[in-house]
Amino acid sequence: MIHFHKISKRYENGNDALLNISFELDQGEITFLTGHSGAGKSTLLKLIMLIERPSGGRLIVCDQDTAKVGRSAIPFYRRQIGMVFQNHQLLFDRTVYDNVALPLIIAGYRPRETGRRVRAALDKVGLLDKENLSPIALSGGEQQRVGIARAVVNKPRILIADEPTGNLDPELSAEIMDLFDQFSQVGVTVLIATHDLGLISRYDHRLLSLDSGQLISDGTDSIAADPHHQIYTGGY
Ligand SMILES: Nc1ncnc2c1ncn2[C@@H]1O[C@H](COP(=O)(O)OP(=O)(O)OP(=O)(O)O)[C@@H](O)[C@H]1O
Repeated sequence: MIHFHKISKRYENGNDALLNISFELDQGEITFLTGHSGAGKSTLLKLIMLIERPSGGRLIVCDQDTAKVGRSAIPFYRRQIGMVFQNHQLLFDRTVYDNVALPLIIAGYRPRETGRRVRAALDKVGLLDKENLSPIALSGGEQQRVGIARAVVNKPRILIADEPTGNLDPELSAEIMDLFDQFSQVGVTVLIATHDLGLISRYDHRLLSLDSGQLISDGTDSIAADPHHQIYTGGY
């Protein structure tokens, strides 16, 4: 679903943020991404979102060579990816419903289909009864669940979360992780960037660790074991 093949990223000022990174995430896999501040986590997520482009290597997402996704195709490309942020990035002058509906409105869905999908997403995160409230009236954990509903309302194939439990206590973090597990079980590939070693240790998920732009460990050693890797690398 996501294949980094010898990816490097050097910013214009000469900063090497990622160095020769290779790994592959399968459909429905749930993976943590960790590393010190400045290790390259955000850069890696930005490459998947096509907010930044690699300086070298090949990045395949949902069977698409991202180098071939031109600027005008980026909005369509991004519909395959849901994004969850630490600070939720919700609009407090809109209702919960409106916040979750936003990606569908941008994508041009009709009101009836929008309503159906928004309510399905809110039901999934247990917030159907809060649709008319402002997010400001919700707890931190509930706000994060609104953010998750908004991220999945488009039925993305990939869910990327950047410090999704940063402000939450362990109990609420577990609720958020349960939701991610449910999405992975229906085939969504989930990548969670986090500094939270406590969170990582409570789960048995694959762990990618970055250090100064290098991938220093991959919890499953799946790069060597994965037969697809041979197929992809053969042609590059
Ligand atoms: N736009 C940019 N221009 C130049 N250098 C950048 C840019 N963005 C990030 N960097 C540099 O790239 C390296 C990796 O940064 P990145 O933000 O990816 O790390 P991170 O692991 O996400 O850190 P944090 O956990 O603090 O968010 C750092 O040295 C950073 O200073």
